[in-house]
Amino acid sequence: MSWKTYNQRIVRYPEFGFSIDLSLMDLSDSDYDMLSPKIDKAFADMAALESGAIANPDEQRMVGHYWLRNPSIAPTPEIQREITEPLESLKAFAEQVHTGVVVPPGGGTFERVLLIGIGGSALGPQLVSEALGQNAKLPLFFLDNTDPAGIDHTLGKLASLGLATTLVLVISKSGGTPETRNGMMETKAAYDAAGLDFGKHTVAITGTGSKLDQFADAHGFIARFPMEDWVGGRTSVLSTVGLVPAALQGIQIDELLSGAAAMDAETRRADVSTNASMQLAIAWYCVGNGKGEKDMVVLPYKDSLVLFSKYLQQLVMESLGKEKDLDGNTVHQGIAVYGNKGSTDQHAYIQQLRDGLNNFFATFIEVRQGRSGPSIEVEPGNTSADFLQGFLRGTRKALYESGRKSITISIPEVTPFQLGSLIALFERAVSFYASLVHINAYHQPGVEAGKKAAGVFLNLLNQVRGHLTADAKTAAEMAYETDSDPEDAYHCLVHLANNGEVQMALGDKPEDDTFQL
Ligand SMILES: O=P(O)(O)OC[C@H]1O[C@](O)(CO)[C@@H](O)[C@@H]1O
Repeated sequence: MSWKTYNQRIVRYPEFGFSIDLSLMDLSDSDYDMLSPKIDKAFADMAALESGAIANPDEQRMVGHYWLRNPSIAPTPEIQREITEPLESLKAFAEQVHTGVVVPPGGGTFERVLLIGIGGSALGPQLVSEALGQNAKLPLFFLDNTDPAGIDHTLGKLASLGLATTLVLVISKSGGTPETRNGMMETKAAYDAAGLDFGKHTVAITGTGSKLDQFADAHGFIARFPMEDWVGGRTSVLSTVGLVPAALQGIQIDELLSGAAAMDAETRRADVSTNASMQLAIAWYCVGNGKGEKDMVVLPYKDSLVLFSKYLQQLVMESLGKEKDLDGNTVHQGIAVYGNKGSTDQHAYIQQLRDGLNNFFATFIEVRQGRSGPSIEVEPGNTSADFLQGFLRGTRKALYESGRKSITISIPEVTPFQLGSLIALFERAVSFYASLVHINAYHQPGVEAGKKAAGVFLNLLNQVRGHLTADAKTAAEMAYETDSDPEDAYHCLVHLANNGEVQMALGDKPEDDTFQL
């Protein structure tokens, strides 16, 4: 660690109190020289993307999340309107809910919000809510899975608080994601059972004409907000997806947008030395040899940012985890992301980071202000904030002393503006890195494989159901009858047994187990 390197490798944006310290990444001038042609191309690619190029060639789509916070740079007046009009109407809608103009049909006012979505249609709102929703006008609840027990738990909580005064937001860009559809159908069933009109409690955020859009129309939803195809799920937090729930919570959404716009402005400049997002992308490239050889451990030292690592996990891994490069070569790119929060994680896995496998680099997020009010001394002379800072600085140093690299990002406090700026910082770093390693960051072909396989399982499950009899059968017999693989048939049978649809008798091995009605 050296004072000179620290001064060399820090990028600061004093106007909003941001800094990023890359001094512990051990980057050399020759790293920057070596990458210079790729860096120039990455700046050019970003400029093209922002001016409306088809930056997602597989899906033949523009990539427009940077326009959301600065509609004036959107490539056409029509796209500008696709940003500004929903923004105005979602603000008006939130205001109407807060002031009792939009109310539940049974009387009273909406007191809370249930958000149903998954992936980018939940993670951004969850991050924003955890970071900024402490004093929300309407608290937010989530269904982000098809786990029946989880659904029951959340709907049970809402039933005791009052389904009649709960506003439901169903969010799905495609409008066809099964987990979200299931959460919506389970929620609708709960409203039906309570004698409540589901549609009159519900808002959809989805692509125009999608299955969800049609369902919302048919069931008379209170409102529908569009999601455009030039916004990807994992970069949708500053679109209607993140802004509707944020506005309903009473979070200052203009500040979120301004923070992102401010970071965009700083990191739009094609000057490596002052571009924090490009510096991040270069650091990721160098530490992982351009192949993602090191995992990214994200450690915000602030409870309210605990979901930032989870949010970044989707942003980085769904964007960068790709089999092919843009020329069709097999590259198996990606950067693994995990983390939780400091100093809590020091008592969990930091032992391994310090002494075990050196297969990662850390990204510390420092929030300079501990709390806004006065602090007590928890021991003579020191406050809790002193300890938090001490643990951050100490861990960073201890890791570096054992050859572990790290980046430290500092913000003054967790405000809508600062959160917006952090989101933009990483979104742009992902775009730059994707260009450096020559991949499409904006599609997700791998996710489709799992979805298809799940569909195959569900088909077989229904076939197996149709072949259940009072006579005991083994998995091999069921496989023969359904023309399927015995292991696949076995897992269907075990699932049905565990959910009370068939009786299972255990044998010595799975092949000896029998199943009967
Ligand atoms: O908003 P949708 O279309 O329901 O998709 C949810 C998530 O599913 C994915 O398409 C694949 O996991 C993500 O990219 C997306 O954020």
